Amino acid sequence: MTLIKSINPYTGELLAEFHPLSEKEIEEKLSAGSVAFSTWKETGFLRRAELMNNAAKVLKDRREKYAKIISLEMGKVIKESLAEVDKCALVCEYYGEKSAEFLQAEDINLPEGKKAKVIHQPLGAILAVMPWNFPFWQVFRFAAPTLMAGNVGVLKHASNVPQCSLAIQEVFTEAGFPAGVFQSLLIDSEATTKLIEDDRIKAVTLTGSEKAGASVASAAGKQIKKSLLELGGSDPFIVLKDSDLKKAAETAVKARMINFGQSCIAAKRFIIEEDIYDDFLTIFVDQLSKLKEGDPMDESSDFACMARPDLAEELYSQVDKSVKAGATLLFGGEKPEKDSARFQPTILTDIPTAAPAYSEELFGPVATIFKVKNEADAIAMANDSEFGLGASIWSEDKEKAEQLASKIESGAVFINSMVASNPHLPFGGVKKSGYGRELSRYGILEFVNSKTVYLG
Ligand SMILES: O=CCCC(=O)O
Repeated sequence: MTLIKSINPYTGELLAEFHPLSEKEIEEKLSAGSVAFSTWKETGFLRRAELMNNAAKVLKDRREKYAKIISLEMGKVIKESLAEVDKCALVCEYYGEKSAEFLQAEDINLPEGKKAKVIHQPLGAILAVMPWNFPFWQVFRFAAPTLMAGNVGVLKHASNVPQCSLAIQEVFTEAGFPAGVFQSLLIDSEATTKLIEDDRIKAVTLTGSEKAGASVASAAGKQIKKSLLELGGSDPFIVLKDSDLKKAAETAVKARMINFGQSCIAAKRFIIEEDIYDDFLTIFVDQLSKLKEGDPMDESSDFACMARPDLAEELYSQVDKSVKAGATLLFGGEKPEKDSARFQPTILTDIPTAAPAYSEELFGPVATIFKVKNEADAIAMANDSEFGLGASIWSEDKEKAEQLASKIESGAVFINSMVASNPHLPFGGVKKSGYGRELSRYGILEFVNSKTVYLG
């Protein structure tokens, strides 16, 4: 049996090891989920909200403890881990407050004089297959709406963050949720497929790679179960010549370097109008050089390491192949040491279409910078990607920016701002970035039966 290991990627130290759950233990959890659902679905919004607010309180009271687990397990710098825990508390409070309103029955007056209603009812146990990059946030943005809607949640977390998975279980238990309403399962991907096949699992949501998404969605499809996929992105960050260039270039560095570049909505392709290209590059390089590398636990560190050595190796291989294909290495680009998760922030320019950096997602601190002649070329280049998650566009002409935003193939466009998830805004992608929406009212409606009741 392969143990699930918790390893500090900054030091390589083995922190803990866990036995994956046995078939019997998985069976017990599934049946606990079913029992819990039968009463949880009848529990009123007031009580559910009370418990969700308790969860927010547990997160706030133990923010240092949880942030430390995140940083130790996946290398995020502590200031970002603290912000992540805070955001989880926020999403619990948001859905605690808004769910009753979001799921209120809707009255429909029909032309023939009759009436109908739409009522939103929970489905049962929803499986969440979640990634390591925001190991708390990704789970809470699933769990808060899903549980508030009256469903129960089953978590299969990424195998490199088992301590985060257990800590999240602790939050819900400490908050007072009845046993079985939220359960973290330490299991492998084979057991995950079996879970999807189990009748007690009603739907599945996945945040992760295209490969994992295709596999989970096809397993769900075979069982005619709903899936929601939030996959990769190669978000464009378009800077037009009439933008506030300094602000745009400074934000561009933040947008690329958030979570050390390991975010689906990090800006990855910087598309700059030719008149301002050189000035943009100067500011971008200057800002990037100022970032401080250091221990993830040090509050002054801006970046530390990637989440695993193999991820650093894979990213380097994309950079190396791109340079061999003709891209210019403007900054960084050194090969990471063997078995090390550390990586130098890197900038590539003059990237030919055949280079991996042109078409593949670069899930780490590598910026690709493109020069374009005009706005039309900028939009064409932004859309020349199989991904469509987020996009950012910078111009002082807001009307024009809004018009251009409608031409971008993505789930979100942020004007004069970097892309960021927010409980109030729907979040999700088009093309190979996935389907379905998380957060806001759209997110809570994904896992309910919106039932028509015709009043004859
Ligand atoms: O990695 C994707 C999600 C990142 C976020 O919600 O901020």
